[in-house]
Amino acid sequence: MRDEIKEVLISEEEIQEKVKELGKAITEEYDGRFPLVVGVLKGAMPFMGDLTKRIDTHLEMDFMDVSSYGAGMVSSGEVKILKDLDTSVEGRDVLILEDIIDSGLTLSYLIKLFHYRKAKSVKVVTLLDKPDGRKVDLVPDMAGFTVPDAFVVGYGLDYAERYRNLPYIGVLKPEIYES
Ligand SMILES: O=P(O)(O)OC[C@H]1O[C@H](OP(=O)(O)OP(=O)(O)O)[C@H](O)[C@@H]1O
Ligand code: HPA
Ligand SMILES: [Mg+2]
Repeated sequence: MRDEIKEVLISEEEIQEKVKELGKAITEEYDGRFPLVVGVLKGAMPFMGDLTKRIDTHLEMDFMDVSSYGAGMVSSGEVKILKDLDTSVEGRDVLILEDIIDSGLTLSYLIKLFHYRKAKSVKVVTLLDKPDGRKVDLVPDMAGFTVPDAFVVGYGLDYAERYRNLPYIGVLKPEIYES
């Protein structure tokens, strides 16, 4: 798999160091509040697994499966709910975990939905922020790294469902998606 990657943008060590920092900041902010931590499937899965182990306060985990990219590299603009939460967000401090914010369409949809469902607060933590991809105004409450306007894979991020299991973030060689 490694020979399909043009460049490693963020190493496994850098990710793990950042995850520790984010976990500490989240612990300070939510200590004693029992937040509902919502992972956005499938991309947020590795980040959520690592990050929640670094949050030292009680929390509840739930998952939402939404998709707007399908097998492609461009957002369709239409966010589809494939699996909804099991938990009610009413009156809860909701903390959404994402692998990446690109166009911002997925998250702006979820934030509106959780406010509509009467969450007490809604905040967003993303591992990667790609501000040059934005189609809607959206600034995460916490972000691990800013990435350039390239299609990135690894640590949850896929191209046509592959590469999610890479432990680092990389850029694919163009021949992989041009073939
Ligand atoms: O800011 P946006 O342009 O909306 O892009 C970000 C979203 O796109 C990806 O999910 P995708 O819809 O590909 O589903 P996946 O997590 O199952 O890969 C990614 O995991 C984010 O959820
Ligand atoms: N890579 C993988 N999935 C994505 C990206 C990306 O750069 N942006 C939005 N979903
Ligand atoms: Mg995807």
